[in-house]
Amino acid sequence: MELIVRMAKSFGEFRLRADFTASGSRIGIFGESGSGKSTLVNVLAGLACPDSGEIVLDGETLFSGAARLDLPPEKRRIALVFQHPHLFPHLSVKGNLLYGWKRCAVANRHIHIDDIVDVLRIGHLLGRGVTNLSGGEKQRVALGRALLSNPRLLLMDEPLSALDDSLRFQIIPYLRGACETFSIPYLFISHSLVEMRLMTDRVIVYDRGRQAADTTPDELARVRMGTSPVGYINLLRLTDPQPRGTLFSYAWGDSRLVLNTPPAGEEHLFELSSKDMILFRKHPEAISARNLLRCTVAGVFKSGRKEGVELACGRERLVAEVAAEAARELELVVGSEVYVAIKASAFRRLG
Ligand SMILES: Nc1ncnc2c1ncn2[C@@H]1O[C@H](COP(=O)(O)OP(=O)(O)OP(=O)(O)O)[C@@H](O)[C@H]1O
Repeated sequence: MELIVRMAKSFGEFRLRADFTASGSRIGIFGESGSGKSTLVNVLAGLACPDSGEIVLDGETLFSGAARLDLPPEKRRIALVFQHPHLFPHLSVKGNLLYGWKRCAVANRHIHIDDIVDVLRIGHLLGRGVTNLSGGEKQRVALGRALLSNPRLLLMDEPLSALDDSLRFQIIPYLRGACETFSIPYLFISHSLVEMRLMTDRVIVYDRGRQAADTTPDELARVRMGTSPVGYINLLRLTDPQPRGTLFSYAWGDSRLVLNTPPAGEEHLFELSSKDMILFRKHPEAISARNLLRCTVAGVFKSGRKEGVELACGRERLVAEVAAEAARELELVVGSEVYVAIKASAFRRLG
């Protein structure tokens, strides 16, 4: 997929300027509320008309101010998934799923209902009406409907923000997996950095209508660490949960971590803030934290008034943060050895 966007759009005082070429398949659009993300989505989908510029998808011009061309939404082959599923209440799940498929040219029908049903695990819902589905089921049906329209590009505008945390992180593998399985490139819009890290490889950052950065989700998390109230969120995929007294031990790379969270479901995805780690130069004598890992400093970076410390713990990596004075006292240089202490209660389950 190659998407070229060079355009401007104003609403009164607000002016959105977009100038990027996206050639990957997992692109994020990140920004605070009111930064222009939804305006960009509407413009790409053909629901709003830019004031000037051009939009070209895979060599086809969708909009050109100079040529006075504005392809209508139904001719763009761009599908949308919104925060709220907007399913058709008078149609069954199957009717909803087939809505876009029936309107798609036969030559473009590469994805069929049976494929979608398997990947999104919604086979048991096909005959049901949509009003009584759970929030997560509705969003899976909305995603299925969008994919079955066999789009060239999928726009997902905050598709998870109406869901509670546990559902949010259950749905992410479906979103990612379905788009990967059917090779559908997407633009994923969100103001959640964690979602960005799980869903995208490249992020274009908007700030008050202006393109502020074009970066990777991990780099963005590092840059914002020093000013973010939650620091840098480490994402840990743990396996093999075992009870250990009143706590639980999970495998993490070559080590084991002790958490106070019992296992639930098959995935054990946890977050750990860079603020919730304490570094020691030498092995401490006795500590209350249930985890003490011996790590090597793999990198040190500045973020606001903090120093980020990238730690190699076996084959896994963690980012911790310390004040500049602490970094000096610890004599943090690449290759030095440190101990990191983490409380069992510091890990928060995501999925
Ligand atoms: N149709 C419209 N008419 C007038 N102003 C609009 C219109 N659509 C958006 N705006 C304004 O444009 C700005 C950007 O809005 P937009 O919805 O694109 O932001 P956003 O980044 O998606 O925000 P959020 O994360 O809160 O959804 C806001 O100031 C908004 O009030």
